[in-house]
Amino acid sequence: MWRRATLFLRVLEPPIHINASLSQTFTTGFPFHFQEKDGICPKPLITFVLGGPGSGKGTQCGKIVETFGFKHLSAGDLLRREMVSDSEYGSMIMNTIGEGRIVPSEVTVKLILREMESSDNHKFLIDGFPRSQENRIAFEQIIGAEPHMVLFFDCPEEEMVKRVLSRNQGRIDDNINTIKNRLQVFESLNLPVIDYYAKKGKLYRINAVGTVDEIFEHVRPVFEACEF
Ligand SMILES: Nc1ncnc2c1ncn2[C@@H]1O[C@H](COP(=O)(O)OP(=O)(O)OP(=O)(O)O)[C@@H](O)[C@H]1O
Ligand SMILES: Nc1ccn([C@@H]2O[C@H](COP(=O)(O)O)[C@@H](O)[C@H]2O)c(=O)n1
Ligand SMILES: [Mg+2]
Repeated sequence: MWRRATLFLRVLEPPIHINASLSQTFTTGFPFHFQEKDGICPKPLITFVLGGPGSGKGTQCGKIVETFGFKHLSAGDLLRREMVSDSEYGSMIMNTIGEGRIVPSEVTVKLILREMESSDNHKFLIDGFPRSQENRIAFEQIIGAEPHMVLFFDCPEEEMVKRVLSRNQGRIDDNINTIKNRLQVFESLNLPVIDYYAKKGKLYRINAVGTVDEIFEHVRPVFEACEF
């Protein structure tokens, strides 16, 4: 099934054949340099994964990676990694995450770009991004691409709070005060992005209540039906 879908994309969007000796400098038409495989430089296939804090984005991304072979990029994980590195942005990121606010888009998009450029996979699941219209516009401007589809894990607040408070991964933002801010930020900044993609016909709303496996059974057909 997956192979057939891949072939179909090639008909719609022919891959770009490149000369191996040009591989270091050739760009795909996107502003970033993309790794080629077997002399073929496929266009990136981007799925954004959205949902409130604790809605299960990361958990479901793990299952999508296992089943459909995507590269998972969690914006939150990239920011946390940058935070504990020697980065000039480290303390700014820590304060922003600690307060449940959104890190300036340029920083987050550059971290995503770095991962995309160094990946030999062209299918990306970008989790927890875009969190705001500013994030979305920065991605379009810096990376020059749009998502093929957007998943939205729709989960009631009480369930999200319960999941976050029992996560136990030592995250500085998994406490009741920060969760309140994150929920507010989700409603005021992220819902408009979800609405934007719904109007573009790219949004797949997934009921995020149930067991992990039950939810994945709602996710699976979305990817199986995709023409890539
Ligand atoms: N369907 C589910 N039922 C119960 N617990 C779940 C379910 N899915 C995920 N969890 C648990 O809930 C917690 C939050 O899940 P996860 O980290 O995947 O959410 P997230 O949307 O990525 O959250 P965040 O935005 O805070 O990163 C984790 O401890 C995870 O194991
Ligand atoms: N696009 C983003 C994504 C995340 N952040 C910050 O990281 C925090 C944790 O994100 P998770 O996806 O792991 O929940 C989030 O609350 C923000 O502070 C961001 O700024 N921009
Ligand atoms: Mg997560």
